[in-house]
Amino acid sequence: MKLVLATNNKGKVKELAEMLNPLGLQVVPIGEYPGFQEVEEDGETFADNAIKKAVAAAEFTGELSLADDSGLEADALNGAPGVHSARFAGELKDDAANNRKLLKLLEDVPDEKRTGRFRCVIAIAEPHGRVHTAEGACEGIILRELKGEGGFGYDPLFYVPTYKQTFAEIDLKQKNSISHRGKALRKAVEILNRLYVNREG
Ligand SMILES: O=P(O)(O)OP(=O)(O)OP(=O)(O)OC[C@H]1O[C@@H](n2cnc3c(O)ncnc32)[C@H](O)[C@@H]1O
Ligand SMILES: [Mg+2]
Repeated sequence: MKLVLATNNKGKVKELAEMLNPLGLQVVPIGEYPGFQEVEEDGETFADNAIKKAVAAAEFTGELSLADDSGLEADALNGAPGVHSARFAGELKDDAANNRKLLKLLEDVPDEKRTGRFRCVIAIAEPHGRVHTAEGACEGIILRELKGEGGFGYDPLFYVPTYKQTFAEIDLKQKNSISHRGKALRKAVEILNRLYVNREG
């Protein structure tokens, strides 16, 4: 059975594939379907956007489709960038510019107030229209400078106290074991397993 990953973010594809490949599904990124128009992410919540992306991909491909909508919430910024994380510094979705903007806005915020979390909602859309969602969050601290070379997006600024490292310093497997995406995805895998059982039974 095919599972289309409705995301154009290569960092997400890597993390999702690492956890989904062992399921024995044929995991195919939406990039392999020419002509798919990216949907406008105008939802008020991560769930709204994740559902919109998964449903659009399932309608376009006719296959079971999985989308991820995620972002970083800084407590000192009342939860910003939140659902606007990808385009925080402009339409170009520039990770470096987003990180610079975040650092600038948090410039005068003392260490103890630099708390925040990554959130992720995964939506799974079945071709005939049923949609399932799963969510996850991961608490951390937003640093004053970039640290680490791995990961993507805001990872070099996101410090996890229990690991004493940023998301850009830990490897992909470790990140999946504690991240917002890993947590949401483990719940999503349970949903996928249930769908399988229903199909085969
Ligand atoms: O919509 P798709 O095509 O999936 O790709 P995207 O990059 O636009 O993804 P989102 O709309 O969900 O925006 C999420 C943004 O939040 C950030 N983000 C989400 N998860 C992250 C993670 O694990 N590490 C670092 N940054 C992350 C990253 O900058 C993303 O661009
Ligand atoms: Mg997006």
